[in-house]
Amino acid sequence: MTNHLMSAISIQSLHYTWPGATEAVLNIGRFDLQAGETVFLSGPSGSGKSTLLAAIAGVIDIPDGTVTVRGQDLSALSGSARDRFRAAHLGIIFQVFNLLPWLSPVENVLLPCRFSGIRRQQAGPDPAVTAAHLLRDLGLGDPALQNAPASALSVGQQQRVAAARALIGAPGVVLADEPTSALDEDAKTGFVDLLLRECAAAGTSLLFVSHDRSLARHFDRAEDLRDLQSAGVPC
Ligand SMILES: Nc1ncnc2c1ncn2[C@@H]1O[C@H](COP(=O)(O)OP(=O)(O)OP(=O)(O)O)[C@@H](O)[C@H]1O
Repeated sequence: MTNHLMSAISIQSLHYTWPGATEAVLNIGRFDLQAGETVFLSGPSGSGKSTLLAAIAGVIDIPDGTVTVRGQDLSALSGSARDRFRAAHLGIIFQVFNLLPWLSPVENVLLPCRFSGIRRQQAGPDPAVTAAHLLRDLGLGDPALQNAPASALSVGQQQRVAAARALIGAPGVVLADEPTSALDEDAKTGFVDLLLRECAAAGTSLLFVSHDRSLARHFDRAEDLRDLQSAGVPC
């Protein structure tokens, strides 16, 4: 698969209701993220942004609708095949960064290469060197920082490690869920610039969720989840 031959994410008629809930949280007629495209997605708290990312990542089952990532319908895969597909093709940056605190930044960045042969292969002849370069490009070039336990890093530094981990081995699609929420204004813009630069370098598509609409101008396209929701669609 190459990054340029297919859409990165394609969603059609996606309706999702959390178990036990009375109303659907997602009613999306159509959403596409093209290969290499960067999209900023906003929407009020509770509108379903994280749920949408969970549906795209195949973390929740979608009984109604189609979600494909790089041409693959995740619901057609068994649990273990879905895990392998996710590791190979998706980089995910969470609201809380989920670094393994006892591992160094370089070791954290290398985790996707441990879970996916494709990511390892795409990370170059020596993935540890690629990890160190990615960290340097994201402003963490100091070898002492790169090899300290991740728990010793500031929040902003951990965020950059999480970004490097999502990007290593050019996964095709990066999903980012409020990755700047703990940063101040300058650090936010700096982080977004670095992330976009690295995505462009790898040809990676980016779906970036944030409340902070001031960041929208950095992206190819901005969407509000409310506008993607089709009114009156039965759930
Ligand atoms: N694991 C879950 N089980 C049941 N309901 C959930 C679960 N996760 C989210 N929800 C519900 O789905 C709705 C959308 O939540 P979601 O986290 O997707 O919104 P969001 O737009 O990402 O919000 P925020 O901006 O506050 O992070 C909320 O009503 C929430 O209570």
